[in-house]
Amino acid sequence: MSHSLPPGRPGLLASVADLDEMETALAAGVDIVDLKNPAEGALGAWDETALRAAVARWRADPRGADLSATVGDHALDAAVLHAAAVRTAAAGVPLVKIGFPLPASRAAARLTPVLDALAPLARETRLVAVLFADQAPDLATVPLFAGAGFHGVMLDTADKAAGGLLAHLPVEALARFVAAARAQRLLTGLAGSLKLADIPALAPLGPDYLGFRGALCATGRTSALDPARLTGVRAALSHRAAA
Ligand SMILES: O=C[C@H](O)COP(=O)(O)O
Repeated sequence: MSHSLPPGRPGLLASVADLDEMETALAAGVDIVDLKNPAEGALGAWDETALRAAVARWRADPRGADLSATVGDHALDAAVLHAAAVRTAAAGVPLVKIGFPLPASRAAARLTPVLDALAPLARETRLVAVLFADQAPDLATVPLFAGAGFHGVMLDTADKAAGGLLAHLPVEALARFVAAARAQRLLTGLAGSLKLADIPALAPLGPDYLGFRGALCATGRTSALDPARLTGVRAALSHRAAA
C-alpha cells in the first residue's frame, strides 16, 4: 500500500461512520478513508473496537487508500487531547486528526503546552491538526505544529449549522493557509461542509486533499453515505488540477 496522494489534484478525504461506509469509500477509490462519527460532533470519534476492526480491514486492502480517524471534540487541554490521540493511535490508526479549538487571543501561548504534550506521539504516529474556520483561527500558529512534529494541518468547521468553509474564510485567506502549511512541508487539507460546487474554487489553491462528509450523504452529514454522491465528488475532483 503506497498511501500516496494523487499528483496534480487534491486527494479526496471521505469521512465514514461505520464499516459498511468504509467499504463504499474504498470501492469508490477515495484517497483517505476518514473514520468519524458525525452524530457525535464535528470530530466525533469511533469506539475502540470499531477502530481496530477498521484498521484490520484497511491493512488487508490492496487499493492504497490512506486511513485517518478523528479523536473526538475536546477542549484545548493537553491531558485530554493527548489521551484521545493516544487512544486512537493505539488502535493502529496511521493518521490521527486532532481538533484545536484555539481562542482568538494568545493562541500560540495557549497552544504551547498542548503541543509539548503531543510532540512525543508525533514522533511515532502521523498527527494532523484540525483548525476551525468558524473560530477565527490564528493562521500564524501553523509553523508551531510543524515544530512539534505534526505531519499535517487542515481547516474544518466546528459548527456544521453555521455555513461552510467559504462562508467563514475568503479564498485569499485559504490560499495563505495552504501556502503557510506547504512552506512547513505539512500535509494540507481543506474541509467544512464543502459542496461539489466548492471544488472549482478550492482545488486551484493546491491543498493535498479536500475533506467531505455532508455532501456525500443524501439528507445531511448524520445520514447514510450515498454512493452516487460520493462517486460524483470523486469524479469532480479527478478532473481538477491543483496549483
Ligand atoms: O474531515 C472532513 C469532514 O468530515 C467534513 O465534514 P462535513 O463535510 O460534513 O463538514
